[in-house]
Amino acid sequence: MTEPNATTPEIPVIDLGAFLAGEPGAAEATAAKLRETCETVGFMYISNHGVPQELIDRTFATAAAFHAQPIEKKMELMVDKAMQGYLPIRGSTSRASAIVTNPEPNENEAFFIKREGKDAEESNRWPDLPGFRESALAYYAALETLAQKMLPLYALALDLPADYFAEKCDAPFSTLRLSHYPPVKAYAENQFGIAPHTDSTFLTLLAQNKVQGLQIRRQDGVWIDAPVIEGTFIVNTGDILNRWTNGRFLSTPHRAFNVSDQPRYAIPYFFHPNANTLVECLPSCAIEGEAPRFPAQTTAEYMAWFRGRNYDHLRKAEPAIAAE
Ligand SMILES: O=C(O)CCC(=O)C(=O)O
Ligand SMILES: [Fe+2]
Repeated sequence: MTEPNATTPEIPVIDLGAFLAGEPGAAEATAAKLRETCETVGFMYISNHGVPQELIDRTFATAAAFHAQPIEKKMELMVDKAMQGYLPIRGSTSRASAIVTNPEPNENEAFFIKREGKDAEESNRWPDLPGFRESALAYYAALETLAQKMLPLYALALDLPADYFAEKCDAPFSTLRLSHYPPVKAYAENQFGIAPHTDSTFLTLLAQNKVQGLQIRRQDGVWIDAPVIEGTFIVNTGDILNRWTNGRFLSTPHRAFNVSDQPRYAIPYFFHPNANTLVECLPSCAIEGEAPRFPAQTTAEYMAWFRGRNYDHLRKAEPAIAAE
């Protein structure tokens, strides 16, 4: 990949240790770094996040165990209308974020898990694998907690009271995706492990992968590698926060490949506000004399649009989809 230049910052690493420990002044100092990153890069690494490595490793193993099943078993759990379940390889095309005109279907297969229990949209579908459900839900819960702990940083970064997002995101409409990218020696034109896209989220938490393959598009249009930094998560702002902030916090396009000789797994956690939370231009992001850039919509309304754009063909049996 092209070397980064001095005009755009690289992907910064933000240490959450002091903030999570509640050290005085740490929230404000960390929020200032986060603001800078969200306004210029849209991606960051977080270290000292408090999620045990053992839980992360177990979730990667869970993803591998799911995808190692025979295809017939996986097809029994074909995604439902709430986008829960199995999405086969080349079953998706990233259409929602018009970045490439005609991407080929994505060279990955995925299993989607959503909110369980109260406030769930539909019941999750589970494979018949010992420990799978417990393991996936433990990871889902840990990342929900981490995302919620980070919310005051976003609020402070936007000059809002620290608890501004808390009750808007206390029953988050989030998704865990367990993806498998088989190795592809030579990708054809417009073919990707996952085509360039932005995430629909408030924020996405991506555990570090053993097999590198993620790239992000800098503001100057140059694609750069997001190198593996062990022990960190990659965090990116998605479209919902981009809309909420009237475009101020970037939702940066990214894509992934697997040119290694081994399977690549990714376990992104897509954090959304509550289904009924109204996402409308934040007071601190309005531009005087100008209408908000995006219509006010609830998370559920926005997601219905997003899914229709990316996944509708599933119901119509056309070829092709996206990320959450
Ligand atoms: O595989 C990766 O590293 C990133 C995956 C991704 O961007 C997504 O699933 O939305
Ligand atoms: Fe993504």
